[in-house]
Amino acid sequence: MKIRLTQLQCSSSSVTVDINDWVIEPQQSWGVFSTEGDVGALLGQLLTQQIDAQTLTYSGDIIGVTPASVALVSLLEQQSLLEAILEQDDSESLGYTDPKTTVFGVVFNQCHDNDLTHQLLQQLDLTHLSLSPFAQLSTGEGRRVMLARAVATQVPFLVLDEPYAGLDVAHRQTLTEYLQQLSQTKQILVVVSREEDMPDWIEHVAMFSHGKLDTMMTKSQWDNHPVIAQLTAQAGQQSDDILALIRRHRHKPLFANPVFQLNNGRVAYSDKVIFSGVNWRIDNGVHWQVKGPNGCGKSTLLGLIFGDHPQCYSNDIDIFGNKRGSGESIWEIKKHIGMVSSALHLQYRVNCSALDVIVSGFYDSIGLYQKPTAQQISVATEWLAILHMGHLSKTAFRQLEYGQQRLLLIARAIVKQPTLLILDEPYQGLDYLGRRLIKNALELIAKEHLSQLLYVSHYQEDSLDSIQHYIEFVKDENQDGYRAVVSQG
Ligand SMILES: Nc1ncnc2c1ncn2[C@@H]1O[C@H](COP(=O)(O)OP(=O)(O)OP(=O)(O)O)[C@@H](O)[C@H]1O
Repeated sequence: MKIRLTQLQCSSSSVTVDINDWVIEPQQSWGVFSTEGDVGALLGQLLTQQIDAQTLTYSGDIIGVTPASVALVSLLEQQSLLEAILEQDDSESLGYTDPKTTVFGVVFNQCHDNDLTHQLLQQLDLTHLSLSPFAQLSTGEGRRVMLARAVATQVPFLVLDEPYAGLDVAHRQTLTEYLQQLSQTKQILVVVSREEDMPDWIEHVAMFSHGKLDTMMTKSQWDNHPVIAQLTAQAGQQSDDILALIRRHRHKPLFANPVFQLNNGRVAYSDKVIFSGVNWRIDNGVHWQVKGPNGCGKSTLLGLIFGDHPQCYSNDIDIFGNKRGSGESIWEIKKHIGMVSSALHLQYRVNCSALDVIVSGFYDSIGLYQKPTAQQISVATEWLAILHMGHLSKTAFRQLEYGQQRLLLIARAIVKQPTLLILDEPYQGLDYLGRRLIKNALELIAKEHLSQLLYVSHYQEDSLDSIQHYIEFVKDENQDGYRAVVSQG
């Protein structure tokens, strides 16, 4: 297919894309990198023509592409599919959500071809999850299903917005090889926010800056481009601003050791054990990184701390000096925890304003139901300014791009300066600058012990110098599921 985007100007309530003239020749695959601004989502909507005139305005020409010839993979698509499936499963059940839509069903629905579905599940390492409900998958598992689902449509053109987000190291490697193979028969547009995610087999790179298609170059020109160094310097300044803001509102709630302790932790569902025999003690001031492959139970473990996992009461847990299940109030515990995760992002479905999302962090609520103090509004406003989102203060959360929503949820978690800051793959959906900014800020928060970090990321480059304690899930050869190994760097 030859695709041409010309004189194109497109705006949602929070992002603009501006393309003078971009020609994608037949058989070409492109990489897209945006220094600042979430262009992937808008490009995806434009190329798939999912244009809602109420939320998107555009002028210019998109030539050579029809909705039937393109499939899109994005974090927003994944979120929307999950919401639709939860709703459908709910409406088909007797008053409680009964997850029925399986991984096989999600992929099969796109092609109605048994053999192709099995082949795709095998290629994306999903065969063992074939009968699992889609709604119960881990982040990385869900991501791979979205890819299988897009390929199942058998369209000639794929738009993959952050296809590597949430994948562990091994699956990132196999995905690169898989996409390279796929690019022999399909055209692919891969949008990445990490320079290391730009696949080697890509020949052309389009670089966007503040939504404008700035430079088109070959992959080898991209490899030597100075933009990454420039961005790194810029992000450093913003992170210092965050630190200054937090330092001003410093407080010090300290609990006796251990802050958290799990003895012989085990989580299992009727058909499988996720992990067992896990012993983990978190002492004051020690930052931890939780490691392990997709599906090993990292989010589950953090859910035991946060208190939103149903099996937190069947486990032997001490938190902030209380035995879990001894009549402690869940709100009393949540008061001392800030949380960012894909699950929370999914739950944050209320439509309050960007400012209110940050303020809601003071109340641990999803949405804002109390009248905030002038001081709280002022701190939240400062956060918006640092995140370059001051102009979006009144914009409804749901109208923002995924990455902007994620930045707000990060600010929401940090704003009250919790004792424990749980960051479960916090960078998903952030552009390059956003990720750098947050990573630097977290490093500073950890260094100054403004909060104690529990951190999950699949990328080596996300490692924080201040984190020297690790709990890593490894496959247990002698029994089902994973066990945990604790180590110090
Ligand atoms: N209700 C459930 N029934 C059965 N299995 C479940 C249920 N909920 C979650 N799981 C499974 O538990 C496993 C652990 O999920 P979890 O989200 O903790 O993994 P993770 O290590 O955080 O993975 P990722 O790196 O992909 O985010 C996954 O294989 C998931 O499919």
